[in-house]
Amino acid sequence: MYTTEFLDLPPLDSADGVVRLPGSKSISNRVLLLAALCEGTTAVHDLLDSDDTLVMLKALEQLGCSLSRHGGVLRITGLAGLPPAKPAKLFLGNAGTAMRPLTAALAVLGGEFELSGVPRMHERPIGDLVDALRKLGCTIDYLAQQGFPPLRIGRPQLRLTEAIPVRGDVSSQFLTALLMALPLVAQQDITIEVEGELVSRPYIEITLNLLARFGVAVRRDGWRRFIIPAGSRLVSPGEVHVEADASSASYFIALGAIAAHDGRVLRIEGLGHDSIQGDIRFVEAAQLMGADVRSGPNWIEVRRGAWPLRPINIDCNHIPDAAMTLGVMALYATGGSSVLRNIASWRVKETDRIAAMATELRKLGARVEEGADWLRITPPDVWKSARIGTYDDHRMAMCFSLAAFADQGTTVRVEDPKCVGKTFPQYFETLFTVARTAPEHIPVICIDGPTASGKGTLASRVADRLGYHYLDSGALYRIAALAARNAGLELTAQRESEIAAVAATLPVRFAADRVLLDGQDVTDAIRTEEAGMNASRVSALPAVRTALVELQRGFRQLPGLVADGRDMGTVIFPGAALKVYLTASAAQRADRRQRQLSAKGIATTIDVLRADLEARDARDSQRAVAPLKAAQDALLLDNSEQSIEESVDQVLRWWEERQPFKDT
Ligand SMILES: Nc1ncnc2c1ncn2[C@@H]1O[C@H](COP(=O)(O)OP(=O)(O)O)[C@@H](O)[C@H]1O
Ligand SMILES: Nc1ccn([C@@H]2O[C@H](COP(=O)(O)OP(=O)(O)O)[C@@H](O)[C@H]2O)c(=O)n1
Repeated sequence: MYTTEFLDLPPLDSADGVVRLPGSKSISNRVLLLAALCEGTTAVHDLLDSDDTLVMLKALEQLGCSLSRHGGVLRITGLAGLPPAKPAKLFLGNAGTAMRPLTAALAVLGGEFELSGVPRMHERPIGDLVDALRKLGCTIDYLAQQGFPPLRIGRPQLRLTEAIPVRGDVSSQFLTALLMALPLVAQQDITIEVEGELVSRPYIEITLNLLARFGVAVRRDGWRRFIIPAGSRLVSPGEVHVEADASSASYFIALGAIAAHDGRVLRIEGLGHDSIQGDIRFVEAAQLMGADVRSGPNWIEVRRGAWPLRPINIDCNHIPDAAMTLGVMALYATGGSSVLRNIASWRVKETDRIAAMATELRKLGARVEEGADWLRITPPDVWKSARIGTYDDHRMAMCFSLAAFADQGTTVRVEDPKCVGKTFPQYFETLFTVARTAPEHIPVICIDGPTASGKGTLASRVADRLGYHYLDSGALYRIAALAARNAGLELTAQRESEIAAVAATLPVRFAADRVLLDGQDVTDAIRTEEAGMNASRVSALPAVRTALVELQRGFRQLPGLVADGRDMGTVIFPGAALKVYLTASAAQRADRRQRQLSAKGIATTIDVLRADLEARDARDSQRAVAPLKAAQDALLLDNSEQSIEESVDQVLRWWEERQPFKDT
């Protein structure tokens, strides 16, 4: 997951390949709660691993459920319909799918509980659910503002003979919460009556479907009246497989429609046309806009069909979450405006999504009108690069990533990318496995300079701050020298072609912080001063340098690269948007190297080190090919008097000056 302050998506061109999506959030949290309440042990496969499921799991553990994980399978032994034995204070983050159903279940079971969340959760209404629960005899108090969490729950005196009214026009989660809780106390038929038009019906279908799997067959009369039959009991089905999240699939369905062009296909695995999730119907909306979709029982393939996309005017009640994706697809639907209707529930989600979508779409150049429960979007005449605010809302981050495919070449900065952790922590990594763009569009920052100037330290920290890949090109020369020595070669010009052949087929792998050569960990072996000297020797051989060119360029991958070495800016990435030539005085460098070595327990003297590094500087600067020198367009940074953080901030300021976000 990207935990950077922001993530810049450079202009992207196309998409193809296969994605496997994480499990559905709605199914995961419902299954967890039902498994926790029922009799028996449930093995849950393919559970979503995300912020929202994590808070649910923690809460269930606090309530006394026993949980264990083996491989990818979670086993939960339920409370068998009994109230939790101990009082508990539950923190539920911003997970509506945990707050609402747990409130209902704990309120009917009774005990001493407090339920709270992040500040935004305390702004999300829960009054209609609390009203319904109070009418049937539950004890619930508001601990802060009336109508909103945090809540305190006590012991109920249940009155279940009369029909229980619940409002359906704010959030379907209130009804879901009652439907999952009331089988715990169904000594007689219990009737729930929905007031107002029920929104987000597909989510109620998921609830009913899962209740059926846990042994409870709810009867219903249209969408107004639901009856939980007397004698209902929640019983574990033994095994449950969570299907992939259909709302998460919407980003990739849209991606296929926008970017799988010229024979490319985007294939989504883990769900298909027999999905129980309502958001699967996003497929129909995408088709109306032009997507070419084929599907099977657990796969979907999408290609670009009509292009540009066609504007759409649609009632989104049946796909409340996935419909946000249509808002970004609308940017590509020229020849009119798209209208998304019946989206009032967006106002009470992770953020006010109507306002948020309108604000952010405008930044990209779209014209947007908003009403109480609708949005009208007219695509940009001229696209603008933009910093997209994400409002701690995973769906904002995910759907706006699709704006990077405009053929006018826009850079999209997604602020706070870790908000995708709510449902899809690996979203951007997954996107980058299928998104394609020309290498020259992938940003590169080059940091060249003499030994011990701090290139590696600076480059890796800049890479961390931007979420970019990091290429330590010196390591490749160090590894090439080591591999040549292992092959019994003298590191001399006479052996140039043999050393180059070794370098051309280096079986090297970078795994986390380790470097593997032919499966062997050589991380420490390549860091000795001798290895540095040997690297300097082989790096003077032109054939060796040529042999390593493609390997180095191969590191230029989405979302970007920071590369350090001697010739990154002059030879390997001459078109890089930012080149820094990093220096420090020889005295400083010798001092730094000595500290670095002594931290590893290697004793040397400053004089020897300084002589060594000056010899290395001389060889690196005087060699015929790719000598150490600043690229003409490099910015000089002498960090002799700077701290590491100061150098990092300086480079990031230079990088920022090059970004096209002036007016957003
Ligand atoms: N600006 C700086 N101020 C002080 N020490 C630094 C600075 N930059 C790097 N160092 C230290 O100098 C040592 C050498 O840095 P390194 O990144 O390995 O250099 P290079 O990759 O250029 O050989 C490291 O121990 C690092 O912590
Ligand atoms: N792009 C590069 C990187 C390193 N090198 C060579 O490889 C040697 C080791 O590089 P390094 O970056 O690991 O060395 P230090 O700067 O850490 O001492 C350098 O002395 C250079 O001779 C190079 O020629 N070109």
